[in-house]
Amino acid sequence: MIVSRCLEADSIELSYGERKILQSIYLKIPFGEVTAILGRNGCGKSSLLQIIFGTLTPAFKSVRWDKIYIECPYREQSLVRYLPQHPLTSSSMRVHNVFDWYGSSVGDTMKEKWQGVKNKRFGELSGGERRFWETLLILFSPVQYILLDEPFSHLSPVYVEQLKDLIIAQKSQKGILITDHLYRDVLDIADHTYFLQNGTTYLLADPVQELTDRGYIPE
Ligand SMILES: Nc1ncnc2c1ncn2[C@@H]1O[C@H](COP(=O)(O)OP(=O)(O)OP(=O)(O)O)[C@@H](O)[C@H]1O
Repeated sequence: MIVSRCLEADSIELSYGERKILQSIYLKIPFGEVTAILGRNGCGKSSLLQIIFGTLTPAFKSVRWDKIYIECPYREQSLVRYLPQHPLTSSSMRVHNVFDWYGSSVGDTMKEKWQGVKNKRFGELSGGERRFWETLLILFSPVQYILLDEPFSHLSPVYVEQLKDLIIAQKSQKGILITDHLYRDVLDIADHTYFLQNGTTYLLADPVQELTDRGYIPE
């Protein structure tokens, strides 16, 4: 039997107190493709990414790597890394030290920018610059799957475009899951798009039309 390479998540039940957040989820992150998840503020996207990564434990979950159940994905060697919404790095750390520690290498395409930033401390960068380099830290990690939670936040348009190009360039070597409210930019690079609503994921066949119909984007 040929098993296509992917991370999958389903059978997830997450509640905070009486409030059900996730209950009928199916999400597949194929290797070599960009998968997007969109949804309104507070619908549970970050929670879902943390569950897939393994740092948030819901009442029930099934996360599978090439069909094999894994309890704690972030502990599997070279499997998955996650960019959270909040700053990832310590302000006092120098950029190149953190990249070395993660085993991340930006390669030749970013050589000039890298020379300018590598000796700085993360705390010396602007909010957008820090977000950009933290995203690259994860994107260029030597792992199979990448989960990106709002990588475009704080980025100016030129950085957004550059990051989109880098994500597309990296996808031949990884499976990438992205969520961000800059939905046009997300749709530009996504091979598949899910919408999360009322705790349930919907795979969209016609994203712009369905996102409009579901009230996520204005008519
Ligand atoms: N530790 C917590 N305790 C209680 N409620 C929480 C906790 N963490 C998240 N929530 C609630 O769960 C819901 C889902 O949060 P989550 O951050 O996953 O949403 P999101 O879709 O990522 O939102 P956004 O697009 O605004 O980032 C929100 O209503 C949030 O208030």
